[in-house]
Amino acid sequence: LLVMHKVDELHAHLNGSVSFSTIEKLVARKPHLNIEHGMTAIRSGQRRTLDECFQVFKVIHQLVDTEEDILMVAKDVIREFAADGVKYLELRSTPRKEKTTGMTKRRYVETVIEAIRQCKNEGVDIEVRFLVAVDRRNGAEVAMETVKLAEDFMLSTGGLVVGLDLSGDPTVGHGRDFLPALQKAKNCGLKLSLHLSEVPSQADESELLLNIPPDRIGHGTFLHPEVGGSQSLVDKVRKHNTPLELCLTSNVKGQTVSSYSQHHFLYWYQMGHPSVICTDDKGVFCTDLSQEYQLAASTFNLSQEDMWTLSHKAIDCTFAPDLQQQLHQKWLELQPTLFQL
Ligand SMILES: CNc1ncnc2c1ncn2[C@@H]1O[C@H](COP(=O)(O)O)[C@@H](O)[C@H]1O
Ligand SMILES: [Zn+2]
Repeated sequence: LLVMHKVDELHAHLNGSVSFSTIEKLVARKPHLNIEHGMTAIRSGQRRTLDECFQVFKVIHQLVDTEEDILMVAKDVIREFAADGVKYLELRSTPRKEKTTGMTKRRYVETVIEAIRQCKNEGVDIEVRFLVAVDRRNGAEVAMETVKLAEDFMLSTGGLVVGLDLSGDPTVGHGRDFLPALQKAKNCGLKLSLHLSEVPSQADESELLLNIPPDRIGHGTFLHPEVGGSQSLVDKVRKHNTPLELCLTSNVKGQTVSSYSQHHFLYWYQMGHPSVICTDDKGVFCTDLSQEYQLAASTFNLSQEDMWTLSHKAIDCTFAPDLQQQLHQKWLELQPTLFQL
């Protein structure tokens, strides 16, 4: 196995990234829920419909419903990305309120921030930034509240909160309902990463959302004309040079892409468009960033050098311009270790 040269992970949902060992600790805390590991992850060779994937998140959310849980989960996830060699991580998560445990959305975000700070103090070798996520299922009003929350935290955390994510079941709701909230987020300086055309037949919605325009696109599986998107969508993405966050295992296991070789990575990569390899939900889809790099390399016959270049270009796509120089330096320092293989 080659050591894959990766520096940053830009698309990772906190509760989708919970590893097997952390799930075990959570299950031990809540034996009454009777949750087994098969309910929280999709193993190799297995596939689920995207709909079934969203059922998996519901199970994980039952397991992660107190501040203590969030703190443990966030710290474990950060340590795991660091152990995989990731130097810069953008985590995203949907603030949740839990009546039964007294957790509020504000405490939720504060706890994730606390986890980031604790990891830093403990010397974990990774820089972490946070994107506050809007779940489409919760509608426009909650989206607007979430933007206010994100703005407050952007100002109070000294730049640890860098952006806003739009995610959740793509078949629920319509992007037009979120335009005012997204526009407000952009105007107050939050970077936008939007899940776009993750499922077919969303060309109208994608058209609207691309007009904002977002700073990055999650998936974009069905943007190009060959899969039911349109040239006009592609032109918009290219005009703004908007990077795509591409998650191979997630799309194949969630069955929106029929096989690895059919993944739209190739379409955008061949065009020279900024494309960043990401995990999406490393826990649920049983993967890590090294494995995703490995998959891209083997599926599309990319050389070690191609992969270096890919990981190098990803640095320019982060939402932390203040760290880019430092990350370029890390990338250069990592390079010689690969020649020893
Ligand atoms: C598989 N493709 C996907 N498409 C859209 N949204 C997804 C997703 N994977 C994860 N999420 C979003 O992330 C939440 C879990 O993490 P957090 O509780 O926020 O940390 C899910 O509930 C969903 O809203
Ligand atoms: Zn995602």
